[in-house]
Amino acid sequence: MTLVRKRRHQQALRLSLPPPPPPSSTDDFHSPPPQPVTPPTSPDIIENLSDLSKLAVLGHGNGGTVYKVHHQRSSSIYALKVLRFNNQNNNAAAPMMREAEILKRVDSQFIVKCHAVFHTISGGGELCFVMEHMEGGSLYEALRAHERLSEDVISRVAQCVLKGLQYLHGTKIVHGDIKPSNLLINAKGEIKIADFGVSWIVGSGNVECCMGTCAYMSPERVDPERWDGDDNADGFAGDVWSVGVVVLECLVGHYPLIRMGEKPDWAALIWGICFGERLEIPESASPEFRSFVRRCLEKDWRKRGSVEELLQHPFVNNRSFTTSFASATSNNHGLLDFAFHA
Ligand SMILES: Nc1ncnc2c1ncn2[C@@H]1O[C@H](COP(=O)(O)OP(=O)(O)OP(=O)(O)O)[C@@H](O)[C@H]1O
Repeated sequence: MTLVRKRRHQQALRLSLPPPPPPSSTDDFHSPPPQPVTPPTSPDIIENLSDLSKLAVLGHGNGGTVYKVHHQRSSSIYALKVLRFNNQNNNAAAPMMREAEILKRVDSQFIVKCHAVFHTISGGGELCFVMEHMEGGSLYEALRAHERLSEDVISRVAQCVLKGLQYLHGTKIVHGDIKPSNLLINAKGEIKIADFGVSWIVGSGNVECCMGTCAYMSPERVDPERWDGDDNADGFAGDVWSVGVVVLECLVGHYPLIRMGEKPDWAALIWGICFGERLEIPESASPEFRSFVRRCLEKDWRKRGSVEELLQHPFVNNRSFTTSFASATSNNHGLLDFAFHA
């Protein structure tokens, strides 16, 4: 079996970055004025990184840290994701440049908004993404705090994520790393997709070394030889698979493709993704939930449900909620609030 760590259908995009400013300081926020890489796409214009003051650390990811920051001119709060790379190493910088390029393209209510990107030379090189602050943290944190979510709430999570994917796939972007820690929640309880660190644009054609989170990867990404993922799969179906894993995880309260108590090693993971036939779906799950998860977790990507199909699925469409989405979110009782208080 070949474990694929290479992105085979993507091209390293050339980002029209200005030349890096001359070195003079090591202070992140007081180095020579970094140049904005992307113009802000919202009325919130952030012209200088030095206008942002760090308030707290929101989290850490691979290669970077996310800070809660205050923008002095607008008195607004943002999340600042700082990715460090070695300026001499173009290979290390390429995925981050691609993330900036992709963020420049996207604008949807189901995607965490990026207001500006700055390139600095601090610490050998940094890309700083000024993001919409998602006050509720990630779905990962919500699951750790509450373990399981109700089907009503999972349905809404699925709907938001699918709508985000509908937008992304419509612009030929594969997210490539849908997982609970990349689904963020705002103060209204809305779920949005974040983190385009391993995303790619279909048809851009270059070979690029890149990897998402294996646990949420589809069979055709983990084992392309067996599942004909090498030449034909476009990646969109892989995002749908990841939605299925997330949805099932929300109901059972743990990573669902490995049995409870089973040693979560690499072999178990690969077995669960590529060969495991039995899905652990609780007896109490509704027929709609079962059917939805099965359409997402169809191992053969050609037979898997598409985003369009799943948006019409009874689990997310025309579901009779005990509370409507609008009323659940209208008074600041967002969809997760609704889940926990239902
Ligand atoms: N816009 C945001 N608003 C609020 N919190 C955020 C925001 N973006 C990220 N975070 C927090 O910071 C954490 C780290 O985010 P980051 O995107 O760097 O990495 P990750 O997705 O958790 O991990 P990985 O790098 O492995 O994908 C997130 O899990 C989340 O808790």
